[in-house]
Amino acid sequence: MSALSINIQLNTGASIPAVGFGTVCDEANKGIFKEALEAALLEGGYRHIDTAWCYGTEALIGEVLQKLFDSGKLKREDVFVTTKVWPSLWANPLKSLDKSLHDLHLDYVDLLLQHWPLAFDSDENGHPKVPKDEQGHVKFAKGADYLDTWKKMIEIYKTTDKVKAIGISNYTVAMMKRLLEQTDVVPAANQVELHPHLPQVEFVKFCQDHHIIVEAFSPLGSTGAPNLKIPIVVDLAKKYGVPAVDILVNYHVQAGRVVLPRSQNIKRIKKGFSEVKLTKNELAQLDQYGIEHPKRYICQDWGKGIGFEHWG
Ligand SMILES: NC(=O)C1=CN([C@@H]2O[C@H](COP(=O)(O)OP(=O)(O)OC[C@H]3O[C@@H](n4cnc5c(N)ncnc54)[C@H](O)[C@@H]3O)[C@@H](O)[C@H]2O)C=CC1
Ligand SMILES: O=C1O[C@H](CO)[C@@H](O)[C@@H]1O
Repeated sequence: MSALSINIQLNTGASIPAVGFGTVCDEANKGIFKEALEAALLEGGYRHIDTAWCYGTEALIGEVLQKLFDSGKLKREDVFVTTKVWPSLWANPLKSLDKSLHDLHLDYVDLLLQHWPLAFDSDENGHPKVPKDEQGHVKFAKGADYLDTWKKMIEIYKTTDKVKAIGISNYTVAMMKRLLEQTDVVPAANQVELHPHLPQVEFVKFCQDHHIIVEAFSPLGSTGAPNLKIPIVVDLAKKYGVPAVDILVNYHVQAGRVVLPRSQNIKRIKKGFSEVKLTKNELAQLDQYGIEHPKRYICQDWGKGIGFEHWG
């Protein structure tokens, strides 16, 4: 069986495919992005796209979706689409969402995430994406609270048909506690960096206890896929006779989490990922590896010194 056909239930009752297509794309690969996405949807078996206003790929995704909808090869309800509100548009998530919907050629998304629990001091159109002062330090919006964005997202969720679910990304446990105390919608998901170098065991347990689905970004360790070389991953791949990437994917889906690998390599995309029934003991060994060898790959400078106690 393919890991791409596994689904998980969100706290809204909706179903989310456990493997999503990551859509960060280097400028150098933008030329093949549409072909890669089309292959993912038509031949790779992907039914979930993870994107964001800030990735600069939404217009390309929109072109592919429109083409596949028009040709009858794909129906809107067959694909789960997530987008995100970047901190430069923290004050106006509706504007961010409307721009994303326009570019994606959609009238709703399945999941809207607050990309970071941060507010940047940018203009009303969200530019620059990461404002900096003369010393190169990120400029934060004075007096802003990241929960202001979440509250506005709740309003969108309750009063429009533009989002089926709302969630968060890069929130710590402390930030989630604050959100749960002060607002009345439990996020459907929290998307964070998670892999056998960064298992975040207590974070995962908190989300599970509160019915918040954990979505794992950078599962391969981001650019260059360094996690494919983790010794226990290599050993398990040999044991099950599968590529190491299948172990990194199944580390999440077998534990009830969503995983978001990125590739623009059409051969790899078409291959998909096999389902590997890792045992509880093997999942625990993969966690233990990260407890002993912690490593975070996405260390943006805006996280330092502002409460990201989970950052290495
Ligand atoms: N919410 C957030 O703040 C973030 C969300 N994300 C989401 O997660 C997705 C995935 O994370 P990424 O950091 O993009 O990286 P990733 O961990 O998926 O790794 C991508 C790298 O692995 C390589 N790769 C893919 N399959 C391979 C294979 N079978 N063999 C060898 N190399 C392979 C790719 O060429 C690329 O260099 C993003 O595209 C995005 O959708 C990523 C970062 C932050
Ligand atoms: O989602 C995201 O992707 C970029 C690059 O990895 C990162 O800044 C952001 O959180």
